[in-house]
Amino acid sequence: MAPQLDGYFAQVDALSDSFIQRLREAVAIPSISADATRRPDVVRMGHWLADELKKLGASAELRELGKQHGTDLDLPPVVLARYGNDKNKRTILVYGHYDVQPAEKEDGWETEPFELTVKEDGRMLGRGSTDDKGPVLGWLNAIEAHQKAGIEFPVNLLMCFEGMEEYGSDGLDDLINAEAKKYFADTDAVCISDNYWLGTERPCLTYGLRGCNYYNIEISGPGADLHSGVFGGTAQEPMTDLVRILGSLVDTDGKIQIPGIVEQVAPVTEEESGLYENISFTMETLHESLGSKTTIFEDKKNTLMARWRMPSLSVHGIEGAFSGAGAKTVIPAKVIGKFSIRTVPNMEIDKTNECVYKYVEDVFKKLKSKNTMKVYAQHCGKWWVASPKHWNFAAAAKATERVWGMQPDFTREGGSIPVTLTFEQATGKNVLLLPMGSSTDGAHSINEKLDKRNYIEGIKLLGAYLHYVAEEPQN
Ligand SMILES: NCC(=O)N[C@@H](Cc1c[nH]cn1)C(=O)O
Ligand SMILES: [Zn+2]
Ligand SMILES: [Zn+2]
Repeated sequence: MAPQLDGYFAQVDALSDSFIQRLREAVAIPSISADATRRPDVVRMGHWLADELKKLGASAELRELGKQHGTDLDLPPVVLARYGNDKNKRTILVYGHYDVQPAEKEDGWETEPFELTVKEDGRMLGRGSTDDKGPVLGWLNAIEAHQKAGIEFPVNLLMCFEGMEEYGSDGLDDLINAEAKKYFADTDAVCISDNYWLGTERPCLTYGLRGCNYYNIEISGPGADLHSGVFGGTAQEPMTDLVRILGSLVDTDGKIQIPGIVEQVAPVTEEESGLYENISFTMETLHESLGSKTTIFEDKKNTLMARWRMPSLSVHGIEGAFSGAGAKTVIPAKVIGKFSIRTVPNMEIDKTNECVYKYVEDVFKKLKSKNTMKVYAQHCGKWWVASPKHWNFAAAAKATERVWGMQPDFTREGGSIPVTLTFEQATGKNVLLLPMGSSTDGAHSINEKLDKRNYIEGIKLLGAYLHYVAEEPQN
């Protein structure tokens, strides 16, 4: 089946250096969506991507989304593109994001984060290499390899690449809903490459994601930052209140202390309970990707359940607090604590927010502080779980066997891609997550990397998937 794939694979190998060069150019643009001062770079990245697509003969356009929620800042454009318009072919809509998480060399990177550095062992270090510039470019590279090999592209490809995913996909839901019956009208299935294998050797296909509710707790009191020698012991300190609230949210074993959260979680069915043992995942691989053995659970089943089907609460940071090296004797006047809850079936966004607000307000009240406290959700995205019993997944499984020589695991993901559910509901079509990178890639962390092997074989995988999609019978 898919007889032209050998020629395509050989062309991908022949073009591998230029594909790495394309990734190098993309990584060099610091398109950090969470940092307002980097917004021009995010916009530049969107333009660069649209230009690359046009050079490949795709029709590409930049769609403006208006202002960022609650600010005067323009959102970066969404890149919408189409390659092929043949009524006799299936149409696959692919989504990815061209923005990245923040990164500074001083955070502990061994290389410059915005310079792609290819190591002898095949690691390609750079912010966005695996999340999500490598996978996004995978689609462009698949187009180019088909062209250079003289192989007909097997499907029509619709592309939607956004620049705000790492900041809650502000504005994208509205665009997807507005274009569902227009730009995306002939979509037959959706594919997203923006997550990771569970380990380093076995590929996977993913049919579930957790959602994410992201919160701020703002506490203020003094009119300005104060000298702790002059005012310490005389003024109530916002930071003291904040750390006491943050410290009350979750215990050492990850147990969320907010009433009403775990109560919403769907019970484990017998069928689900049996799924975990067959997944290729070991605690050793987890320790490797974690960089330590400080896991909450000692066994695979509880660990996978904690990642896939249980909520978790993480404390991320404090804006306004002293965080540098040395010893600054300051009392911060206003601090903003940041934490998030990863949500799972059957949790509801509004109900979860209500529980969080009530709990934080109650804890603050008990502190009897004279400071002012405000708690609010910064962005919320819903969880998603789909059926992998669909021709979209069958095609991806065949492509995985052809490229990697093994059957994929069927997994859920602990992370979030806020618009996945929106694509499913707006188009009414099956959505598949087809990851390129592996568990040790360190997305969002220092030394983020994509292995050269995963990039090149991943490009083959994306192309092979499209060929099997073209052959797969209707469900
Ligand atoms: N690769 C997907 C990813 O990293 N998603 C982010 C999205 C996000 C940001 N805020 C809430 N969700 C993630 O953290 O999971
Ligand atoms: Zn991502
Ligand atoms: Zn990410």
